[in-house]
Amino acid sequence: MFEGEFVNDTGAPQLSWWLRFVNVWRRSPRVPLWAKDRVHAVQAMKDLTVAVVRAPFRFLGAVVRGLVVAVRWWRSWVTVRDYRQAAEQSEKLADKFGDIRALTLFRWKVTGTVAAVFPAAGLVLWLLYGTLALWLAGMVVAVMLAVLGRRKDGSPGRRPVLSGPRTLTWTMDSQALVDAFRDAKLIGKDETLRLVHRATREGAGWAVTVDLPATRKAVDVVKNRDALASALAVDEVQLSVERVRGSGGHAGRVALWVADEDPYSAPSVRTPLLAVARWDAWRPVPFGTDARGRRIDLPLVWTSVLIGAIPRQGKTMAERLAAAGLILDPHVRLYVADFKNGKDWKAAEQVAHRFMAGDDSEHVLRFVDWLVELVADVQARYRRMQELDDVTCPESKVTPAMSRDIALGMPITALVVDEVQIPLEDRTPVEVQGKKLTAGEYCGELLMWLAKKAPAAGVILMLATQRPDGKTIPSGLRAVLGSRFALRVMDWRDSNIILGEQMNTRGYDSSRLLPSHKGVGILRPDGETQAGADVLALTVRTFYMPNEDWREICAQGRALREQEGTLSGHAAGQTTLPTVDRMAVAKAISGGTFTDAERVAEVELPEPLASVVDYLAGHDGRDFVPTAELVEALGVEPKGFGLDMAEFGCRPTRDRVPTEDGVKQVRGYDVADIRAAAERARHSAVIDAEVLDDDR
Ligand SMILES: Nc1ncnc2c1ncn2[C@@H]1O[C@H](COP(=O)(O)OP(=O)(O)OP(=O)(O)O)[C@@H](O)[C@H]1O
Repeated sequence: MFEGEFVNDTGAPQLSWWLRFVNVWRRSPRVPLWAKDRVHAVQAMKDLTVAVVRAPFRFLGAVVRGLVVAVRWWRSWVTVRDYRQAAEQSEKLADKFGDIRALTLFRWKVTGTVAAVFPAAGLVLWLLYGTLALWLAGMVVAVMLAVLGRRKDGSPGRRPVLSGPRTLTWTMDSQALVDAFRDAKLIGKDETLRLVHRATREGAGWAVTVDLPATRKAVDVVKNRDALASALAVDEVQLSVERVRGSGGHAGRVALWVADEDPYSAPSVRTPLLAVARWDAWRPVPFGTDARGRRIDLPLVWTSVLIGAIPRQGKTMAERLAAAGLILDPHVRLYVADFKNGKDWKAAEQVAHRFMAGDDSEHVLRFVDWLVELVADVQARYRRMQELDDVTCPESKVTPAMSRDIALGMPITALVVDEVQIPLEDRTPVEVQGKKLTAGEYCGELLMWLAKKAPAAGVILMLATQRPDGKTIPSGLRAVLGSRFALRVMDWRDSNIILGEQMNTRGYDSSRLLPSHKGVGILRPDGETQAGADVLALTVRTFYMPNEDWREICAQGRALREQEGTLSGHAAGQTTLPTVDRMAVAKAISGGTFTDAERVAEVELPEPLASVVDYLAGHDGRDFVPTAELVEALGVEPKGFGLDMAEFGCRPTRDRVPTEDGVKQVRGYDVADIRAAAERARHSAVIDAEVLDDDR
């Protein structure tokens, strides 16, 4: 029971009648959108002007169509077509031939009479009332023809076969948009859309928000963006489709934006970091722009990043952009390993705590030492965090204040690796705790451990690779890298390896990006971006940061570190690595994630998830599986099965599937959801096992 009393809040200002009127006006569903805000009012004015300018042409078009319709009707009437067809069908044409001929003759006579009467009537009008009467009569006939020829659904012969370019007709005529959705099979023949607002100009394109009919899902529109782009006659890079989420949105609300031209044909924007003297690593770093030109920032702290692409697509540029934000924060410590061994990272040498460029075994072994050093650092951070009071360190996570406190020694530390496949594929033998393995395997295990445990302790991994295949980047490592950025790759499998399982079936496939679109990729962020916290992934074009800008940023980073007294390691002229307890590190790794990949793969899934996954393994290439099919195949009780699946986070949805009685809408599960649930279950089983190990 709550106890309390109402307090008459006399202090609150009373709303004036005007404000109240404005509130009611804005909220009323009866007041049209154009009367509520300026953008829509301006758009409505533009639409009206266009409509007025087009009106004479549309009228003329309607009159011509009316004339065609009238002439067609007259021809079928004068040739007695209906009677003739009926006779043909009943195979009595020969019997009726005489009748038809007589009727045709009669109708020709009527036509001749009318043809004679009309000019005569015109002549009489002209003689009696002058040319004005003739004009008026002509107008009446024209209006009648225009009414006859107006565009109407279902009027055969009224739609011109060649309707001209389809592009952008939908901005004028919402019916064209509905037709496009129907053509793309996103809505049914009898279904229609509700326009949340009319097409409005936004940036260099047109935006419109629509509500799909009940039971249709916005995610399906996102997934089938290509079909919609084709129906709207635009290139798919010009079409951006987003689900509207949050309080103003729902599962069936879609925001479309169609660019006037390829949004990536214009030159890239230069990084805004050039204009700032300093950046705070805790703030998401300016990374690029989306198709509409909105800035997209990438949150970096407490996460790790994987960037993948085929060569020359802008990987290094993307990685340098993320690193630039960290360089401009003097409290950030940087480890830069450039296995590409080019000029790209050279400037970072002046700010990096550890720096190396090269691709030999010697470099790989040095990299292993760095990783060992970082693992030891992370362990020491966790130990020290336990000793800190709750005000300084409320949970086992580094806070902004802690990361800037030089005495605590827990600065945000970023390990930036370009061409990470080189150390991961290295076959130099190393011995760890008496066990022989390759340097590549050891790197994989150390990186996996770091990706899992280090972000909370303030250590970020930023890995870029040219070869995003499953063999090079162990799946256990990929699974724990929070943010992914996939530039163009060769096929959808590689794209899925970077972005996550089944992402292509959800409409995110970076192999479909164009080779000319350098720096354009699909970003799957870990955390909130400008596009909203719930956005799964978005296409981003990275900012442009040529070498001179990069050098300028690095020089600024050095100046800031000198000012703050945070220059250390390689940049401060030290070259030796501090000694670390290798044994302790090796032990930590083997106790924790030494064989994580195998452990994850070996985990036995709980029922009924295990049977469902087994069943799906035999039915590859499906996006959706009906509940009834699963219930029958597994021989389970439907209600209990639904409850069990819900416990794993799998909620049933509806989709259309072909059945014996035609296409039907049935309940079932998205295969992507089931796979994600299986992955979650496996990882949580491994983590539970680790916690048990740690407790022992
Ligand atoms: N956002 C961008 N806008 C315009 N051009 C870009 C952008 N990003 C990268 N580029 C151009 O793409 C080319 C390749 O870039 P980058 O060197 O970063 O690619 P990479 O994938 O790292 O290549 P490699 O595989 O050789 O390491 C460069 O010429 C760069 O100027």
